[in-house]
Amino acid sequence: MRIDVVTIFPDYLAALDLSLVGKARAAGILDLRVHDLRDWTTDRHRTVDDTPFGGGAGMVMRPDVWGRAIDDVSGVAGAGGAAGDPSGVHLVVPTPSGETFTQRTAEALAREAHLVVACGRYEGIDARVAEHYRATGMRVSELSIGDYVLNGGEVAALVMVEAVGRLLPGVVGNPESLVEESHGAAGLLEYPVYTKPPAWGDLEVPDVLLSGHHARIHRWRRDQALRRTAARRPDMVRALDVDALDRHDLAV
Ligand SMILES: COC(=O)c1ccnc(N)c1
Repeated sequence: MRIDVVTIFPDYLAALDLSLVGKARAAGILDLRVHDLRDWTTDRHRTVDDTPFGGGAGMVMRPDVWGRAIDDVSGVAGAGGAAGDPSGVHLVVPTPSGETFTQRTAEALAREAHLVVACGRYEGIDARVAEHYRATGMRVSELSIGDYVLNGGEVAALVMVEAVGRLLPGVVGNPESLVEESHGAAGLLEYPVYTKPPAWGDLEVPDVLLSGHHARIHRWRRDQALRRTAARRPDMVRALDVDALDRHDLAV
């Protein structure tokens, strides 16, 4: 998979050189490229924004600068050769006004061949950018990582690239661990986990986990996951696909 991230703060994305995503890049599983939007400006001051039409506070990012950048990194511009096929690219725009980015979104994006992430700043990106690329046949997703506002899309891009990158085959050591984690295939929050020492002060590890009885351990973990989900995320319980849960249980 290739991911191009365009931002006016490329250094913000340096964290993606670390940990799992860093290993995925080194292994050639993830081709991640970070670009400075100002490389596509044409004026001496490398201007990327201007005042909003209709008035209001703050500044809006210009469509012409973003258009040149996205055309280039998506391959639509056809650098020197034939113009690329926009339907092979998925444009992701992190924004507080977007659809909620969830584990399901991450799973869908992890199946894409090429993502372009446009990190907006200020009051956002001119609305014609998303409109233009949708009209070319490019898939465009305006996505929010939660109900709060950030100063720019870069932090959201870090979240999304990590959530997507870790799902790529070969990135996480044991793919089975992806099934039982929170928001995984079971649709539950993960059960509580324990490790050595068996006794820590007056707190002990639940006996069932020391029993070596795998069926009982599995049932206990499933029960704990259901209880935790019901307590913390009743919305997830309502959406639970019990048949899929049973199928998962029976498969394990
Ligand atoms: C500027 O971008 C944001 O403030 C943002 C992006 C994605 N999700 C959010 N909740 C906020």
